Amino acid sequence: MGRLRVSGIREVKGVVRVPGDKSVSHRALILSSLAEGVSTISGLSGGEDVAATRRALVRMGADITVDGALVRVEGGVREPDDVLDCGNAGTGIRLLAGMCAGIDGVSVLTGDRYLRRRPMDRIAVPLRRMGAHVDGRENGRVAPLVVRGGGLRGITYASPVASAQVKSSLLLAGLSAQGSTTVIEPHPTRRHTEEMLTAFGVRVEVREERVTVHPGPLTATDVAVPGDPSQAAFWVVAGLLGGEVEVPGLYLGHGRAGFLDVLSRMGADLDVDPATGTVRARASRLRGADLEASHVPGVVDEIPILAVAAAAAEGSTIISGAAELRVKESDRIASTVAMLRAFGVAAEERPDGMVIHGRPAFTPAEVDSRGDHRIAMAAAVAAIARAEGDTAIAGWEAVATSYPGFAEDLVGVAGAGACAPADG
Ligand SMILES: O=C(O)C1=C[C@@H](OP(=O)(O)O)[C@@H](O)[C@H](O)C1
Ligand SMILES: C=C(OP(=O)(O)O)C(=O)O
Repeated sequence: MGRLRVSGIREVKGVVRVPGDKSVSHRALILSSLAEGVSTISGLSGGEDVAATRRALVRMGADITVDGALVRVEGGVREPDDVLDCGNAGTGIRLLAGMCAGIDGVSVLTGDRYLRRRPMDRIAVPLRRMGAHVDGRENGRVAPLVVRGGGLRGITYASPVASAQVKSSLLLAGLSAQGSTTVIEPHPTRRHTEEMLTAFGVRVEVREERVTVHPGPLTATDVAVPGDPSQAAFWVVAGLLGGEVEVPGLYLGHGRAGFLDVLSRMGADLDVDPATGTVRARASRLRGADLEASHVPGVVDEIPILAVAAAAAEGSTIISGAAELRVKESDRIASTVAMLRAFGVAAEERPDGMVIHGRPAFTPAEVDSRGDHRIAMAAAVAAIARAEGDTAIAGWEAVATSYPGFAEDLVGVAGAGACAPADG
């Protein structure tokens, strides 16, 4: 489907079960492929990004079968027999490149036209320091990447970017290195790799923004993937803007619940039950709240939808220290500002963020996702909750990378006719 028509304004009410966490899903497939024995994974994300990682691991020799809702993985990986196509997934290519650096032989990793623009030097530089040969277009800066792996040594690396993908890439390479590998981050990022490595029997030490992995074998285990908080954020904001929404079963651990803190600062009426990972959101009068560099890793994927909340809030919001957004699926500073402006919202780009001036109502819009799933979904929420009339979202197919059932879920909470494929 190319374009989605969304008709607002509608109340958004009900319970939404979001897909399995995308970050956890990539890691569950990778670690179980590295492990000895058979692992099972329940609740795996059904998005294209995770499917691309699954196919890449099969190319490397992992035996992965899907049996209803359960995925069975028999570990064992070697040099892949063909190019690994990581699709649209930054997480997939960077984590797999780290894994390939630890494997004897040559791996070639590529992706779609959006992924082939994203910076890979952030992993190529430290992986080379560990002893891998990493090359790619533009002097190894962008994919396709060629990794000749094996014979690594552990290093201590202070990453210039706060990135869980960089950290995870090096930790995965470190699993087969001589000696331990330590990554130091400018700000702490999500800890899924550390948590899951521990579950697979690997020794990992975590101290604030410093993580050390000790090489060793992985033991197969069973992983239950929790709901994805980054997907829940769309429904939570939809509920806050007009309705009442409950999202159960979420991962609300380290580095992933930051959007709830930001929304609370904005005056959101939220109930959070950490025991069940359930978040309830009720219609609220929001006010603008600024975001700075130290907040960004905790909300990095939620900024487009937080920007929609800010656009509907009283007063202005300044987001700074968020230059990383420029190297996501799209330049998310430019694409978020363009999306808000299409709805008649006053917003300006800054080199490392944006300024958003809230307004009570939006005008219906023609939005282009720019190939970015999060821009498309954020626009759908803006349209349903605040724009009287029909909004058209071009490039809706991007949503399949992380949330193929989003449009169905929108109908589920906003009623029949809330959205439909549009011509053109
Ligand atoms: O490690 C991960 O699973 C992710 C880390 C983040 O990227 P960076 O680490 O590049 O910030 C995030 O944007 C991405 O969606 C998922
Ligand atoms: C940035 C994202 O993912 P990735 O980096 O894996 O492409 C995202 O899902 O918003």
